[in-house]
Amino acid sequence: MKVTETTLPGVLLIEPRLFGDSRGAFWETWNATRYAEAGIPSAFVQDNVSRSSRGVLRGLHLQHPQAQGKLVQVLQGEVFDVAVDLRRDSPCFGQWVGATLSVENARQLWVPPGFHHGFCVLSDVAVFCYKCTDFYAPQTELGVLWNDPDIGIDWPLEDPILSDKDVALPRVSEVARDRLPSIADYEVVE
Ligand SMILES: Cc1cn([C@H]2C[C@H](O)[C@@H](COP(=O)(O)OP(=O)(O)O[C@H]3O[C@@H](C)C(=O)[C@@H](O)[C@H]3O)O2)c(=O)[nH]c1=O
Repeated sequence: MKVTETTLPGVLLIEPRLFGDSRGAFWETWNATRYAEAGIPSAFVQDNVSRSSRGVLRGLHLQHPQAQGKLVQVLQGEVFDVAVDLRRDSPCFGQWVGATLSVENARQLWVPPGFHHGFCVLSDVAVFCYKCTDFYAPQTELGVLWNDPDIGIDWPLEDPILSDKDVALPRVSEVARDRLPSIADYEVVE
């Protein structure tokens, strides 16, 4: 597999090795040894799947405390997936990276704990799945508005379909700084 660092330190783009033949294709989506070599922890405790229609946008989400590292991928369709660094003391505060993930390109994004995450659907349907390093803890959910101009994500769609919860998310400037994670909160101690 090919692992590429993104412009946000810690966020990785993973391109599994695809084995195509006359039947279709095969690829490994998780291998404890290989992903550990790439710097991705193996302590996943929950797998999630969501199915969404074209134009749906889910995000930008974070749990804190109890942040989840997420290894995300698409099993049907295509999405534009985004990680945002809103750790309050990060030199990259406010920066984002995005990648197009599809079942055809089989790409995965590693979103480390402490980063906000979201995606929008570019195909008629997208089945999105992700491994998480911590459990769902709705009482710790935070989030910021998908189109906050202070982040300025270049989403490849306008007027997305949002949940009521996501419509009501605050802008970054409306979130008290001490509610955001710091780098140390989720630093990996070797
Ligand atoms: C995330 C989650 C939701 N749920 C339930 C709660 C709710 O009734 C229903 C839908 O939840 P949500 O609206 O929060 O789902 P969704 O908007 O898809 O939330 C997800 O968005 C992406 C961008 C992420 O990064 C994820 O971590 C998660 O926050 O599913 C669980 O049971 N377990 C879970 O882990």
